[in-house]
Amino acid sequence: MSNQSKIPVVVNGAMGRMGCEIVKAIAGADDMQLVGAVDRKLEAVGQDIGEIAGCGPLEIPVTTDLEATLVMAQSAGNAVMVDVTHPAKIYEQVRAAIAYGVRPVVGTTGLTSEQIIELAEFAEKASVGCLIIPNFAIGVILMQQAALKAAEYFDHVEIIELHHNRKADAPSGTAIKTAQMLQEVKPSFNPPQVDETETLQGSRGGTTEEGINIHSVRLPGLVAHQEVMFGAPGQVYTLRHDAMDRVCFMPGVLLSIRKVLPLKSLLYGLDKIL
Ligand SMILES: NC(=O)C1=CN([C@@H]2O[C@H](COP(=O)(O)OP(=O)(O)OC[C@H]3O[C@@H](n4cnc5c(N)ncnc54)[C@H](OP(=O)(O)O)[C@@H]3O)[C@@H](O)[C@H]2O)C=CC1
Ligand SMILES: O=C(O)C1=N[C@H](C(=O)O)C[C@H](O)C1
Repeated sequence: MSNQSKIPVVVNGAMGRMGCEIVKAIAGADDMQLVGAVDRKLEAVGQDIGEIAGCGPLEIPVTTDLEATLVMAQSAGNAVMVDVTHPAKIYEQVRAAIAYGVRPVVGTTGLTSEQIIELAEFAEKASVGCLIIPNFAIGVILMQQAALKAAEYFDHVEIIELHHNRKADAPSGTAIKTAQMLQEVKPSFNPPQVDETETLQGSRGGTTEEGINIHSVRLPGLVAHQEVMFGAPGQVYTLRHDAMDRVCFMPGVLLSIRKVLPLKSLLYGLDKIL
């Protein structure tokens, strides 16, 4: 495939754990061309992102200037920005990409429901496709589908998510999305059985609007894991997904880059494009 017909992709957060994996995945995809590598590390500016990611030189220097990179990508036409940065700046970064007509694929978690609604309105007005994907792993989508089925039969459910201790946000975007999906099957879960007292504040986890408790574990050694536990008299049904390596997210990242191109609005969740 000639370089001109490849999908131009910018990676924002290119030097991070996910960013490096994504740079390697794009370098190995015949129909994609990495055109920009943005990160906030000043000391890395000008260094070849391919060398940093460990896939050999790609002749794409790291920059901290997202806006200039978006302008350059816009001029390439049909461009995509994959964002894997930090919750603090994600809303502004996605808005900027949409404003420049560069389609965002957002792996970064931590956007609020209100921010997602606002971004959806902005993308719709601009007629620019945008994907917000809290989890790119197919196994997680299958776990969510199984949870939706179980929710038809169980009224009691709790979510336990376990991650490495460098994770900035809690609970995970995946846990929030799972709770939101469950609520579509049943408006409320976990009818109270007794008056509960927390002698240690937070022991019962955080409770979503749907009444689903989410417990967040952070430990070195973990990557990304989630359990959805359903309970009924005499039985517990547990669904579990373990991401052992970030390579598991890459097929979903590449699929999202391809699927965002023809879209004219925002979709939330990998299940929407499978
Ligand atoms: N959707 C999915 O399937 C997955 C999503 N994630 C999400 O992706 C995000 C990144 O995770 P991970 O790679 O582990 O995190 P890392 O901290 O390893 O990587 C983030 C990178 O982005 C840089 N960065 C932070 N803020 C900015 C900014 N405003 N502009 C440019 N670069 C920035 C960081 O620099 P510095 O180190 O200096 O802070 C770092 O290099 C998280 O929100 C995480 O939840 C993670 C895995 C899977
Ligand atoms: O920070 C991570 O690592 C991950 N974040 C995402 C989330 O918050 O759900 C996806 C995955 O769990 C890994």
